[in-house]
Amino acid sequence: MTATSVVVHADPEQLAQAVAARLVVKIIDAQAERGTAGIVLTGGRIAAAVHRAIRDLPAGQAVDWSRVDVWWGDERFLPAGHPDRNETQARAALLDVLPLSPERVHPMPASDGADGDDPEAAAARYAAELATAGGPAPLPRWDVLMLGVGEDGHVASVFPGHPVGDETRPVAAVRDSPKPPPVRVTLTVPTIVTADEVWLVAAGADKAAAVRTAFDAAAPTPLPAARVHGVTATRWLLDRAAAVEVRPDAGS
Ligand SMILES: O=C(O)[C@H](O)[C@@H](O)[C@H](O)[C@H](O)COP(=O)(O)O
Repeated sequence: MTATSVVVHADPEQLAQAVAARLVVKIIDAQAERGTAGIVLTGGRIAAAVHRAIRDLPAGQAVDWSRVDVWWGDERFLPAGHPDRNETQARAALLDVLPLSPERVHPMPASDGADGDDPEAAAARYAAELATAGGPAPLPRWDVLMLGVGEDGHVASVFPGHPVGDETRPVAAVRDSPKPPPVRVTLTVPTIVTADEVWLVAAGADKAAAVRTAFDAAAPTPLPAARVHGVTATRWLLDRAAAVEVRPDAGS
């Protein structure tokens, strides 16, 4: 049974520091238990702040980074190395300075990759990579899957009211994304909810309404942010401005 918790930090910087510390401890615990850890990164401003904070965290030295599997929850479908790709940003802020095993880093395909400018083929390719890494399981084991939250309540590239929300395949192409760029590749809701823990990380007053609506059980159509959860834990990690409309008894 998944438990939902809400932790509120003073500001975006403290939030990023706390998420980084929490993630590093989670990786250390997973490696103590199984020897490896699997994490799923996301894109956006708060993710970038978290990546920088992990890079600068001394406790990161206690992680065996060569035994961490890194995946992405979504990607902006752009050429390899494009500065707006989530992969490019994560590599520049964090991954390039960690002693990771290159074969354990699993970026989503780029628009100039093996399938060319075909996001459906790219989504199918990433789904095949997930299945291969899962071995006997349909998907790899993820200890933590991190998500940002959009002002409209989107997570990864699952946007409210967009057909991607009904997608049952593990990975989907997204066209006409309301957030630029318009073409994206994303893990779908049924895939996201297989992670052991799902962390929704949001900062800023412009996220307050989406966060409030996600906790509103009476909302007519649940936002993507309200539809995702982890197998054992769902953690809302917020700054004060994003949490301003959350009731103190939110969570379970
Ligand atoms: O590719 C992306 O843009 C994301 O993965 C997206 O889901 C992001 O995480 C949210 O939009 C929050 O972004 P901010 O932290 O910048 O608000």
